[in-house]
Amino acid sequence: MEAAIPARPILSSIQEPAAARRGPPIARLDGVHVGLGERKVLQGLSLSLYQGEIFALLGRNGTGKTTLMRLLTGQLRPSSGDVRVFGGDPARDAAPRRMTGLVPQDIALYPRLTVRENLEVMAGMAGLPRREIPSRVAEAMVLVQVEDRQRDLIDHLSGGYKRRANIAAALLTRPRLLLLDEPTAGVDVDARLALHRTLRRLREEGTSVLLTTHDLDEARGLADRIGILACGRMAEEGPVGDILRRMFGDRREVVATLSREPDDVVKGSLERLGLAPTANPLEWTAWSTGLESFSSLPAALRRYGIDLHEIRLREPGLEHVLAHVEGAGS
Ligand SMILES: Nc1ncnc2c1ncn2[C@@H]1O[C@H](COP(=O)(O)OP(=O)(O)OP(=O)(O)O)[C@@H](O)[C@H]1O
Repeated sequence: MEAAIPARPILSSIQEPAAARRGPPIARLDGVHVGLGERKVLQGLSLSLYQGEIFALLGRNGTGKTTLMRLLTGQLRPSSGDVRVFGGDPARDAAPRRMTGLVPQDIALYPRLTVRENLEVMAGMAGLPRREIPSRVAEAMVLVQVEDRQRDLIDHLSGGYKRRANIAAALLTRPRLLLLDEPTAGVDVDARLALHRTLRRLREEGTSVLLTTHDLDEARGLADRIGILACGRMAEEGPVGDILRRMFGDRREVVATLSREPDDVVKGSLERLGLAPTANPLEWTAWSTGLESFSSLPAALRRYGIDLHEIRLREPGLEHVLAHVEGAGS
C-alpha cells in the first residue's frame, strides 16, 4: 500500500494550455510582488490569460485573489514586477481599463433604483454615448437574463437577481476581459446555472473571464483552466484534468470506513498498514496504484482485528489538489 502523497510537480514542466495556442496572452502578470500593510500578499506571482477562456482562481481566504483582480483593473500597483492588460499598464493607461469589466464581491448598485435605472446611470457614468445607452442596457439585461425584472427596485430583488444585475452593470461597456469576484457565493442552483450560461456565452463571443470561487464543482465544470493561489504564488495552474494527471497519475484514493471509532492501539495498526486519518474518525485513507493493495486490505485489517464497514476507491478530484497544495504551503 502506498501511503505517500505523490511528489509535487515541477512547474516548469507544465504543458502549454490549449488556450495558449490561440494567440498571445491578453493579460499577463510577471513576477509580481504586492505588500499590504505588514503582509506580503503576492510574492513573485506570474499568470497569463488568453482570449476566450474561462479561468477560475482558487485559494484559501486571504491568499490574494481579490488583490490579483485589483492589479488587473489598475486599482493597485505592484511593488515590483510587471502587469500588462491588452498591451498596456492598467494603473497608467485608460485603454486597458476600458476593455476590462469588474464584478465586485459586494453588490454595487443603488438599492432604491430599478434594475433598468441602475444600468442607465452606470452606462452614463461609464461614458457611453447617450444614444447608445438604451441598446446597451437592453443587451446587458438579455445577457444575464434579468429583463423580466427590469422595473423592480434592486432592494426588492432576491440575492441571485441582485447578482445578475451587478454583472449586467459590468457588461455595459462590452469588456473583452471580465473579472468576477465570487459571483456565485450564496446564490441558488438556478441562479448559478444561469450565470454559467452567461459566462459560456461570453466566452463563445471571445471574452476572457477570470473568476474567483470557493466552489470546486463550479471550477471543474466551468473553467478551461484553474489556478491555485498559495503562499503568494500560483501554486498550480492548468486544465483540471492535466493537473490531476500530473499530480496523481493513475493513483486512486482508498477510503476505508470502520465500524467503530478506533482506540490508540487500532490507530497504530491502521498507520502501520499505510492508512492515514481524516477529519472523520471512522474514515481512513491511503493512495493506491493498483487493485491488488486495495483488495488485500480487508483481510489485512481483519488480521489486526479491525472491523471494516465499507471500503471504496475514489478518483482524485480538485479537493485533493487543494489539500495537497495547501498542505504543502502551511
Ligand atoms: N488595504 C489593506 N491593508 C492591509 N492588508 C490588506 C489590505 N487589503 C487586503 N489586505 C490583506 O491582504 C490579504 C489578501 O487579501 P485578498 O482580499 O486579496 O484575499 P482573497 O484571496 O481575495 O480573500 P477571500 O477569499 O477571503 O476573498 C488578506 O490577508 C487581507 O487581509
